Amino acid sequence: MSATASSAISVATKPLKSLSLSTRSPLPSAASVAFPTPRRRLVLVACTTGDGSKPTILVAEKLGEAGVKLLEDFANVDCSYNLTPEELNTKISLCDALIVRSGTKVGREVFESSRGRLKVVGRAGVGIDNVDLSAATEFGCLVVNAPTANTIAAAEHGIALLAGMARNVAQADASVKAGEWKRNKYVGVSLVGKTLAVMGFGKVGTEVARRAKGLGMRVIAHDPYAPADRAHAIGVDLVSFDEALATADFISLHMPLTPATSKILNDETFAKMKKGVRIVNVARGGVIDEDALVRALDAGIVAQAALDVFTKEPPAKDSPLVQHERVTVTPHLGASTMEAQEGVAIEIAEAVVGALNGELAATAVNAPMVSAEVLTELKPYVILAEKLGRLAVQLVAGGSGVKNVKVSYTSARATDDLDTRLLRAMITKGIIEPISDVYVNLVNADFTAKQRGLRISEERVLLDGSPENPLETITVQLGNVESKFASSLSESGEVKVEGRVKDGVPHLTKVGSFEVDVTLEGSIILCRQVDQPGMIGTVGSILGESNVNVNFMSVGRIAPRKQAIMAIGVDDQPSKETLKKIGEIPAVEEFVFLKV
Ligand SMILES: NC(=O)C1=CN([C@@H]2O[C@H](COP(=O)(O)OP(=O)(O)OC[C@H]3O[C@@H](n4cnc5c(N)ncnc54)[C@H](O)[C@@H]3O)[C@@H](O)[C@H]2O)C=CC1
Ligand SMILES: O=C(O)C(=O)COP(=O)(O)O
Repeated sequence: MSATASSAISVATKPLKSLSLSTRSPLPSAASVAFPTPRRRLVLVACTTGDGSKPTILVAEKLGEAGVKLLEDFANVDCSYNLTPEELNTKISLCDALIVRSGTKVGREVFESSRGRLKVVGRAGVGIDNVDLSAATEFGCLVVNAPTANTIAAAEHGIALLAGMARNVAQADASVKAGEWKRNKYVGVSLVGKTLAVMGFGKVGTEVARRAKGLGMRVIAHDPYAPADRAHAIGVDLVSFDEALATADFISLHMPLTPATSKILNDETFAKMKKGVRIVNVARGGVIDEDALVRALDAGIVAQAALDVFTKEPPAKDSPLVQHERVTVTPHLGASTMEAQEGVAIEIAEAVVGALNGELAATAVNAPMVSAEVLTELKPYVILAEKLGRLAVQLVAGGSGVKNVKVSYTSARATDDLDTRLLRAMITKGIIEPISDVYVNLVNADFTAKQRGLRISEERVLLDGSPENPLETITVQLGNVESKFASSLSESGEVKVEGRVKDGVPHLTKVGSFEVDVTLEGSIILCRQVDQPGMIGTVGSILGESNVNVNFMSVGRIAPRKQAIMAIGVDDQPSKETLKKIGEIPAVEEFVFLKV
């Protein structure tokens, strides 16, 4: 890549545009020689250390043994618990992955301190509010969680707190242990027939609802994103937030902590509740304004609360909330069963190992989720996309910035049947990486493009015919640039390269208006020449004399004896001398050497 283009990329991102046309582009008719099929591993997100050594995984909080074992089979595992933030920041620069639970704050400084080495953060549990997702995304670090293995544990703990609170189990236990016997003081309330409002009808909320139904409670739920039919299927009515507050005898919180849910229970919302309501929180402490809860308890609006989670963990020993007589507390135990911890450990270990191997985890939090089948089918096209981006940017002459990228996909598949996010990310990677020191992956591709002012527009061209392949061709065009190989310019003046996948192997099939056919492996020499006999032999012997192995050659021409483009795939990088000799062949009008 020319060094001059390295200052090129600048400006903003354009939203995805879909266009459906009914045209079938003709197949390229390039003459070709030889056909190697080297294949490449798909690395979408992270990858193991380039030098073949084992990656290092820091496990910063207690993880089930089965998970640790899985990690140890693959990596050097450093189980260091209770690190101070400073110790974590120091260690992280030597780690490829970090696994945490809810007790470790993974803030921006962790990613900064890692200096690009940290590729995966695994959250051994559901809530990812302790991980700075925007910083992770910016640094191209994948965040994965283990969203399913602790659902039942959290739901059971919610039910335990609900029933225990209603019958004053914790307070009565403490009283008996203190030598008292106060049967009248600890008279409880019954659950049967009472209304429970489940706030957040996701995995845990649904399981709490099911169990509460079994206890004879009337269950309503509030969740702006939950489908009503899922609620109806288990006999739960979805209601508005205010209706839930106004009707509930018990409120159980199961939404994530987000800017929208932060302190969602506050003075104003407590005021809307039925007097004597009882509250259970196994979600996150931050969804309740804890000072307001103390006021609501003292005012008699809230009769009791049972809390597993707190805004600050552990809470201060003298916290008026924790010490409140009508409040029951547990130290964030929702996920803490033997079964859940083994499950979570295995779930997160598999996700982290997969991600370090370059696979896209199904539980990725900050990258598009792509099913395994779609990924398998798209794999060669993803490789093609990256290589076309890489090739196109190398055709740009120095001094002109790449700002506008137009990507065109031809496919016989319906528009909504093709998810182009992966392809777009890989084209971005191909364009940006050769001209900067930024590591681009599926996680940070859109962010990096936007930051560099790269405007990427996409169009879909719908082909007739049977949609056997997800895609026929991908074309990458770079607008408003000068090219160091004029023949790569389209009629409208853009650097243009087109490729397709043949027998699972990415091929370059068009450069500018010239049809060629060369596998996208190793390096390529593109020559424009006057079409005449003997050219393949002349160039081939110059390369042969220099011991450069040619793996593929194809000639694309406009018409016989007029101009032609010869695309030569080479395994080794020719010396400057060799390239000079090619340039000196009288019929050669221009040529360029490109690394794929
Ligand atoms: N105490 C503990 O040890 C544990 C705590 N948790 C907490 O429980 C939460 C829920 O976990 P899952 O059910 O597995 O997650 P989930 O993602 O399956 O469910 C969360 C639900 O909350 C809903 N929601 C989002 N915003 C809302 C709002 N403003 N009002 C009402 N509902 C809203 C979502 O639509 C979703 O259905 C987690 O985010 C985590 O913080 C989870 C496991 C263990
Ligand atoms: O999974 C969750 O969201 C939890 O809150 C469980 O947290 P923990 O892994 O037990 O620190």
